[in-house]
Amino acid sequence: MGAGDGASAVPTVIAVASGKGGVGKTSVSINLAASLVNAGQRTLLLDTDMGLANVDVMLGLAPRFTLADVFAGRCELQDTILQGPNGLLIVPAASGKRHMTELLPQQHVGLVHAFSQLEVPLDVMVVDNAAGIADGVLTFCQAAQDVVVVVCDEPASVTDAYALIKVLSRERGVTRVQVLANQVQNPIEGRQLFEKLERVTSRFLDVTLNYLGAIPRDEWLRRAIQRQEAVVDAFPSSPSALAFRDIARRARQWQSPPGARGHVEFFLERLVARATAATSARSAAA
Ligand SMILES: Nc1ncnc2c1ncn2[C@@H]1O[C@H](COP(=O)(O)OP(=O)(O)OP(=O)(O)O)[C@@H](O)[C@H]1O
Repeated sequence: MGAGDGASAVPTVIAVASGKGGVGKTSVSINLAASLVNAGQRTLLLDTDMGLANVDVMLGLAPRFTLADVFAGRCELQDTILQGPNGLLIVPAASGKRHMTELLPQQHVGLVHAFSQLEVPLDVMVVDNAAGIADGVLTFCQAAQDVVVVVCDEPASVTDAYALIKVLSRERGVTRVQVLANQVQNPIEGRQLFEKLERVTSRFLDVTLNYLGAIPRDEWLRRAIQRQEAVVDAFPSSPSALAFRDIARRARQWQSPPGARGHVEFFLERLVARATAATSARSAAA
């Protein structure tokens, strides 16, 4: 993860996805991002769910511009950035814009590249994806260094998570996925969910699953949503807040997988530009 060493550092990008909707993906994105900010990481939360955007609603923010305005040419990406709790930066999507869910593949890639040009010092970016396995979800997951797949104890959640991991692995070259069990009754349930998913993926797919942990089903999290706050800020000693802090701590220790996966990687251009600059500086000094 970015070492907090200035604007030139290349941020780590974590994509949060789920396959099935309603499992708690946005709650996970918000609370993971908020925990990272609280741990001193300069963090940006990107909402890419154009159909049902709700990061801004869940945090009680009133965006002036959204990603929809960027695509319509009404503003630059930089103009959409909102200040959230404790300095968390947020790029909101646009709620209820049905046509925005049907962005062209090159527009998704364009957005990934636009982030590489962003002159905002960041250590980490968390990308909250739409449910499902649409092209945009796959592109944003492919472009991230790590993908967190959120599952809960429902058959459809596990089968849809498998379907997502399958296309990410077979079509997008993703080799490592972090699994987060949400709304569990106890830690054993979380572990069992992971094992269920791992049994099928290890048989049929060439992808490594890591168990990131579990977030308990927690009434405090619902109350935090009603207050339009992250549970880690509203109720920091609640069971879900403690679990989110633990998961953020573990996420900060991830090492980026070696090598870029392809032409769509968030901040890759910055990385390449830095490497080129370093090479030219060395040859000038020689
Ligand atoms: N750990 C939890 N404990 C209790 N309730 C939870 C938990 N996680 C999520 N929920 C409940 O599930 C609802 C859906 O959560 P959230 O909006 O984060 O899901 P989502 O997967 O992002 O949904 P969508 O696919 O519609 O964007 C929340 O409003 C909340 O009531």
